[in-house]
Amino acid sequence: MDSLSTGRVAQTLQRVFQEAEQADRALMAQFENAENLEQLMAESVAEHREQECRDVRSFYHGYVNNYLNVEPAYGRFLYQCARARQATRIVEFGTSMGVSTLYLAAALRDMGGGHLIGTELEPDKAARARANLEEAGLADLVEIRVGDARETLADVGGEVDLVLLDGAFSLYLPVLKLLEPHLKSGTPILGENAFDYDNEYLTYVRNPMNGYLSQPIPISACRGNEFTVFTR
Ligand SMILES: C[S@@+](CC[C@H](N)C(=O)[O-])C[C@H]1O[C@@H](n2cnc3c(N)ncnc32)[C@H](O)[C@@H]1O
Repeated sequence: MDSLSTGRVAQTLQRVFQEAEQADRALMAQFENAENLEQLMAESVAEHREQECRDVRSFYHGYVNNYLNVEPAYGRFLYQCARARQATRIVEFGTSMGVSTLYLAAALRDMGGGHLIGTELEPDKAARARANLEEAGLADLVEIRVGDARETLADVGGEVDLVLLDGAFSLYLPVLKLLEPHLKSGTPILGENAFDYDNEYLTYVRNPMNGYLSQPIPISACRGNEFTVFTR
């Protein structure tokens, strides 16, 4: 049995998905039933990246009440990856209210323990993520570092056997480079919102000369999900 299906984790996930649906409904509405979805996505990703690059803190502060969370199918995939990898040390860039964190920490719990380092710019979001983890009984497995990942992840204290990149779109490559010395051979790197529009992160991880094997995956496909394995 896995803890996603019954008990505290399952109950917490059910509640947070209900809250997330309400909190993010208006944000998501613009993409629903859009006739020219591909063009709309390309334009909105470009605009998003431009605004992030101008001032990442104030840009994300505008989303302080939004979950911006992974979908259930992708969450289950995170859990499966952590289990398949038998991960004990996980790093997550972009924690928000901790939905992806719940899935990854549940995998650690179901394998007997481990340590997850998450990081989040917004203190209020980090506090809500902690409360969600407490409710699910997973808080002892997770450390959430508040601040900019380029600083908070500068020292991850050892080897890392799974990485989730789900923060500012424009920072995936710098954050990966920061973590690179700590990756073990075979480490999966999951990029959520790694949209294939002029993306220097994808150019890097899709070049086997850099020591990665990478391709998009069809889980929550319109959200730009890239699955990468460190092959050095
Ligand atoms: C897409 S959301 C993460 C969703 C989360 N993984 C989940 O499934 O619930 C992205 C989050 O990354 C945070 N973020 C953006 N840039 C960051 C940075 N440079 N350092 C730390 N957190 C950052 C934002 O504040 C936002 O809450």
